[in-house]
Amino acid sequence: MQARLLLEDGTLFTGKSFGSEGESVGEVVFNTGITGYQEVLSDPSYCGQIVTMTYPLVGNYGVIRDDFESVRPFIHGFVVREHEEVPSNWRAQYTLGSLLKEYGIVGISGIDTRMLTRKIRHHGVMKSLLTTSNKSVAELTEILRGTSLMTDQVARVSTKSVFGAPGHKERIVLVDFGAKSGIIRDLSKRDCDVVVVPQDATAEQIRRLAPDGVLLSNGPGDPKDVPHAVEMIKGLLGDIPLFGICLGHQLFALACGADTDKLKFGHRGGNHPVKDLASGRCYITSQNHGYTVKEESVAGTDLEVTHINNNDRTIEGLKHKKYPAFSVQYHPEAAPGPFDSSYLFDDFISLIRQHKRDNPEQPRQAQMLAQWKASTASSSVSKEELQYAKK
Ligand SMILES: NC(=O)CC[C@H](N)C(=O)O
Repeated sequence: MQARLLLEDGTLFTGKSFGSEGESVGEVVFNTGITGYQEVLSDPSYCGQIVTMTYPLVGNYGVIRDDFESVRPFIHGFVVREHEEVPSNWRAQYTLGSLLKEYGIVGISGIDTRMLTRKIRHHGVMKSLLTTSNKSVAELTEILRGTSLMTDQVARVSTKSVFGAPGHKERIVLVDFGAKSGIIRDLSKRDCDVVVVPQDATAEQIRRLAPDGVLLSNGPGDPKDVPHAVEMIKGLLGDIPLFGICLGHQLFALACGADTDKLKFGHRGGNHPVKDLASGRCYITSQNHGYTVKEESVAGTDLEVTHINNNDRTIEGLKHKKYPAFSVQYHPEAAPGPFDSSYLFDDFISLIRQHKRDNPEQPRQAQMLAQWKASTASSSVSKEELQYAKK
């Protein structure tokens, strides 16, 4: 069956369908990873986007459920040069094509992905339409023009209810803006007591869970589409240690008074060089983002730039000068790798322990009761109860 990809600039690619039948509109972006297509497909940060892989052979090691980065893919379309229908891998459970069919994702193969990538690099990311229909180009153009890109992706991909991944050590509230499973894996590996909350959780609700630290996850779309999260971060900043990853980093920057902007074609791949300004060391990082924190907007805030991208010098890491809070634009959980930056989870735990040593008078129960008292207009928490909790 034929599939076609129509770009906003009028370019039409005709290839072969290898996924679901159907039609979808999304922002076309490219990822430069040689491997890792399963992690790309299942990364919720791609919600609303049609992704093309620059590496020409995709699907050759099949699909393995264990490698997913979320319970289901949220991607809006997949574009490859060559789709391998017969995977060679003892772990493979099914083919890439069957995965796309299962989740209603349109896939196109057999097009010149080098030309497509060059167009995106030249023009910037574009709205586009991927279809298996036989409609005329005029009709498709009409549909593409008449469809707006979505702005509510975070609400679509985030969990709707609170759930836990229990552990015995630090309690980390993970705010799920579209979190990759790798973040939970990395926290659980360190025996953290993880509580995952929906994207619209308020500072008040998060405090009630008595977190030792709050992790702001990655997620799709423009950080300015989630203003309530910026308010939530402002409400926690200062007394609960924070760690922001990707969208979480951008939201942290907005909460501290900096600004964000859209990059022309973003950073998506597994080999982005990031320089740690303190040590001068370069880390190879996994990335997937289209927005960035504006360098000039950091001046005048209490933020300090800790990392920059060695390709285009954009900001890759920030830390607060006064409060226990830091963030990175890249992915320390890094599924499918490289794992250079997983030490950042250890840094977060060290920051939490340091914060506890600096604030010994705040046992968790006392914090909770004080918070509860402050939040309830007709508080029933007596002085005696607070005293009791402090013991
Ligand atoms: N992976 C992410 O969290 C991406 C952040 C944001 N959606 C961006 O594109 O910049």
